[in-house]
Amino acid sequence: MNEASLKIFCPAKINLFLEIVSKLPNGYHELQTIFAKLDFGDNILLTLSPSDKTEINLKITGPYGHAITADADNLVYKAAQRFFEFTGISAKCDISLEKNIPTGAGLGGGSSDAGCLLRTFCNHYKTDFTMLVPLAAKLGADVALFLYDEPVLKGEGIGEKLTPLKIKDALPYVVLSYPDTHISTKDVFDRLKVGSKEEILTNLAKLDKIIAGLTEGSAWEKYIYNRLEDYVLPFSKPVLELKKLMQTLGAKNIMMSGSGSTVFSLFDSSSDACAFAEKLINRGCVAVKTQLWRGLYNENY
Ligand SMILES: C[C@](O)(CO)[C@H](O)COP(=O)(O)OP(=O)(O)OC[C@H]1O[C@@H](n2ccc(N)nc2=O)[C@H](O)[C@@H]1O
Ligand SMILES: Nc1ncnc2c1ncn2[C@@H]1O[C@H](COP(=O)(O)OP(=O)(O)OP(=O)(O)O)[C@@H](O)[C@H]1O
Repeated sequence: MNEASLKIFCPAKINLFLEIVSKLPNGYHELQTIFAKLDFGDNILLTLSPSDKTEINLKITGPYGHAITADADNLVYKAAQRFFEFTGISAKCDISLEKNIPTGAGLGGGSSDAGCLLRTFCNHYKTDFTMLVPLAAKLGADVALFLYDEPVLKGEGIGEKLTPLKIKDALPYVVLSYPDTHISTKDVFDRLKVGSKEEILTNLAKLDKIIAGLTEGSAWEKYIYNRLEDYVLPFSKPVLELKKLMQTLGAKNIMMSGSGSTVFSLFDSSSDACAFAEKLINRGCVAVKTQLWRGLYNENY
């Protein structure tokens, strides 16, 4: 194979719904979630050159590049290393990562970088991506999500059992606000107590309504839910205050993403979303106006 230079967009994700249904013997939690990828994300420039020996070089730039190190602990480095080990392929692999997604923000940034890189390797080396799902889930519960091209997926298991949803109508605009605080996913799960059967069933009815809305074209935004808010808001003043400020400033459909710390709000119109992001910025907050990602190959868009 000749040298190839590939540009990879690595979208951030938000969870439109997240309920924890049980604790597994290995300490991980079984969940039910809806992942939605965003038009906002990191960028990778990948150069692959033929070589008898695998060599991985990683360089990081971008506004949140300072938060992570370009060493063998980086999820991108690990993903590349495990792919070459798993497939027996060897190559010289130069990766330049532009980090726009804040880390520890519940936006799945590291998972997206790793998953999108793995997906690109699969396309380039003609490897079936479904074979990489277990390898991806070992790197992180959310990595497998990014092996899929589809923009909105239902996630089960620890997040690695994925069902793409066929979206009927236009998807909403999103304002993300990051309270400049890092939340440890592990700490949140360590605090968590799984809800009662009744509570879980009541919440799963919301999941059904969101799926019906997304796939049949009815309103679903008011059903968004995240169980992990109960284990972050009382413990993190910046996240709690940000959510309250967003309410005070008049946004609707506001929710924390994943294990935090980002809080998002959904809007029907682009101009309303822009105006709300501006209000937050005027209050000194970090805010980004984006939209749910329409995906690469989705015929609906
Ligand atoms: C909460 C979510 O953001 C929802 O999208 C994800 O499930 C988190 O996924 P992630 O960041 O890729 O998580 P990992 O890096 O695999 O796990 C971090 C820690 O979170 C806990 N963890 C994570 C996922 C899960 N389903 N159950 C867990 O208990 C485990 O203690 C684990 O040590
Ligand atoms: N390429 C990478 N990008 C971001 N974080 C990375 C990367 N590689 C390793 N990490 C480490 O992974 C941890 C989680 O980062 P990430 O930004 O994915 O969290 P998150 O958005 O809270 O994830 P999730 O939504 O999946 O819980 C950070 O503490 C960071 O040090």
